[in-house]
Amino acid sequence: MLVLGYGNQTPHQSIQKGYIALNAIQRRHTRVSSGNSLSVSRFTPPDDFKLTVLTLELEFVKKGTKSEQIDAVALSSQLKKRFINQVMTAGHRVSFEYLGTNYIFTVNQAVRSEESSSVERGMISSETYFIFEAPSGNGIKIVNQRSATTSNIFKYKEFNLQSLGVGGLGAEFADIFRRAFASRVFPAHVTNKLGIKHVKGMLVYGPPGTGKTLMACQIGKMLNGKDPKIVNGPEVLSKFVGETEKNVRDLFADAENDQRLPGDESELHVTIFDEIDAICKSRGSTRDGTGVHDSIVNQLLTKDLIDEALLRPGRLEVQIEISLPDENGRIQILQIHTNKMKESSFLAPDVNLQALAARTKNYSGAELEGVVKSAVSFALNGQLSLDDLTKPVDEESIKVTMDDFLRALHEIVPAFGASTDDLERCRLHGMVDCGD
Ligand SMILES: Nc1ncnc2c1ncn2[C@@H]1O[C@H](COP(=O)(O)OP(=O)(O)OP(=O)(O)O)[C@@H](O)[C@H]1O
Repeated sequence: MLVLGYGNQTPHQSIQKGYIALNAIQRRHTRVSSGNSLSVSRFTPPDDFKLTVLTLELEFVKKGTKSEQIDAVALSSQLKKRFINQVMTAGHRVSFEYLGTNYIFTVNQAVRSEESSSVERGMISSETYFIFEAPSGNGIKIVNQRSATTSNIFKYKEFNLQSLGVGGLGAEFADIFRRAFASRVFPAHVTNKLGIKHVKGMLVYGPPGTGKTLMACQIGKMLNGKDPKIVNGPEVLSKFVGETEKNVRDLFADAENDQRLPGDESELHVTIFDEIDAICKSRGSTRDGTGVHDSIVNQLLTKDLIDEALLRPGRLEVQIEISLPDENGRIQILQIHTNKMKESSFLAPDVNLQALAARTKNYSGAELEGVVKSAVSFALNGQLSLDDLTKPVDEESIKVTMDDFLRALHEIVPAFGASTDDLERCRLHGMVDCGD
């Protein structure tokens, strides 16, 4: 039997020579019982045996109603001190004490480097990054996880899309984050060991007015680094031969200079191309000149319009589709665009955003914004007298009502598909049962 770095290596006075003491968790993990005979050999760690990332799931030893908040930074440093040079394997369970409470951690992931063997096993070193997980409902809340692992890619710890004015795109953002930014959360020495190359280009596509540009700009603003460059595709187009390519190359010149001088330490450069289909339909337009630290977020209706060569790894390798918002998304978008009038009491209490969301199937974010604007125009118009436009307006009495919104729904209709309203009209007498 091979015992991999279990427990404390100093012999305890009550353990006789030739005996090994294992606690209950260790016995369970090694599948031995008290009194079993074991043969033990010394384990010499091979080169490159240090763990890069160790993901641990935490639980209380005594399960109950207790709840604790655990600071990931503080726990990482304590576990590092306590278990430095210890070998951890996926599935390994270890008990430990932290601030007077007994916990067990289970190793969910033990990552060395990309080249290492498929066995998830390695030694904790001073450079190992700990990621803590706690299943919901087990009473353990992990805080400060980001500080324990990040290289401060985002300006703020919390990232709430809705408070940035983007509604209904939480799932898409989670996808974008996982595929383009998660690797950047770790410091360069960790990603180098994992053999990861950061994603440099991303294509965001989908129907018009769904918030592609809005989300790209908001993400760009939240990232630490240079201010994002926002470029409109047609703006860089030139009728002169070679001039469009030069315009695109010029956009990346700063990023390339940075990559040449500070290298991996250079700041993140973000370039957002709006309406990129204008310049990428033909081969070769942006083929070269993309610096390592560039992120390109582009958007267009369908990715079929784009030159296939640009969708290969290293170019616009991540492609995210943004579709029309679902009902929950529509509620969020309507909330965003009515927030100000609600705060200043211009929104009548009878306005039911949930009901409006249910009636606006197939509306894009931009169209929902249009509905709000149209409702406001009905409300304001009600206050004006066309006979005398100089008559003072009573600010207090301005109220945007549900009726204004319902009128707006007739004025703003979705470009794609039909709204629920139209469908309702088609089934005036309800569903007709036509049998199986
Ligand atoms: N998901 C959303 N949440 C909040 N507002 C939205 C959303 N989608 C669109 N809007 C509103 O519509 C405006 C236009 O949307 P935006 O330009 O981001 O859409 P797009 O998908 O980039 O469209 P296009 O493909 O036509 O360029 C935004 O500035 C915003 O006011």
